[in-house]
Amino acid sequence: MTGTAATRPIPGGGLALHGIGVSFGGLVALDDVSLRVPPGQVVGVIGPNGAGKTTLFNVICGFVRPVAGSLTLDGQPLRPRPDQLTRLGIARTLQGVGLFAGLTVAENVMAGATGSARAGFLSALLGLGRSDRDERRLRAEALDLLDELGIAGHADALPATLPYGVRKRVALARALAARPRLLLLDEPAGGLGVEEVANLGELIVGLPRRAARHGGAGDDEPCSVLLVEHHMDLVMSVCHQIVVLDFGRVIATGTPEQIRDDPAVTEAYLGVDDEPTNQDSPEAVA
Ligand SMILES: Nc1ncnc2c1ncn2[C@@H]1O[C@H](COP(=O)(O)OP(=O)(O)OP(=O)(O)O)[C@@H](O)[C@H]1O
Repeated sequence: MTGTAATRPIPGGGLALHGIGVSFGGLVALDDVSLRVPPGQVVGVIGPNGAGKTTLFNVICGFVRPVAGSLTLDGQPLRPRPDQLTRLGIARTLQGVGLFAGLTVAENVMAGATGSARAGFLSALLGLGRSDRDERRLRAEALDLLDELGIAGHADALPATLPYGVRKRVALARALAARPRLLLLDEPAGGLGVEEVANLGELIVGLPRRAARHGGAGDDEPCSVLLVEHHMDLVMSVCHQIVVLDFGRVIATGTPEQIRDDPAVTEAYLGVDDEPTNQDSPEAVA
């Protein structure tokens, strides 16, 4: 991975992408994409279908290796691997839910804290070097998180018995259990109703504050959030900054107000959709 003069590293803390390029065979999915997610900020990534949002998310998680550019975390080179994200203070929720079907809600959330527990929850499950004190602490923290997210009453339920919106919250609780300094949310509003999306918005706005209270991997550093999402109302209401992708390129970066008024953004959306819906159009936000 290399950086040209035009794509030199952006200074400052948090996560930064510098001139990222990804190709799938002859198809360029990301082209010279640079962005930064500063500590304590919620940064949204939007764009029409096929713009490269999921690919970008997969690069940050280490599922896709870029052919150009680089990543840094607090100015240090980052070569992400999915199995090492927790150690770096990065947690993610994926599209859909992805909970462990055989574990209760509380156990799912405890599993999210594995990387921060002295005797990991998985090793506890396997009976390896289990520490009762660690397990009690993990369970207490999991129950606190479930309480914060308003789903403590489901702690002992199996995921399959719960409504989709509750399962999405469990997935969020599991990600937060890792006490991340960077939380990656991949389409968290997918499949949710209007009221659930509004509640999710309130949750996301409070995430930087909440993670800081829990200490986070960066001690006093507030949590930052990268939100990849189609739901325009949600993105516009919770993000400090928005990055707009179209055909793998960044066509706009700015505050929600700047993005809403940017003709290039409107054109990108109108170019793929003659009748944009309230969820999909940047202009449709009150
Ligand atoms: N594994 C892959 N192999 C080949 N092409 C891929 C692969 N993953 C993505 N692409 C292509 O890369 C481009 C970007 O896809 P990506 O899924 O990142 O877009 P997106 O913005 O997330 O789209 P959507 O909003 O529909 O989820 C698309 O043209 C897609 O077909």
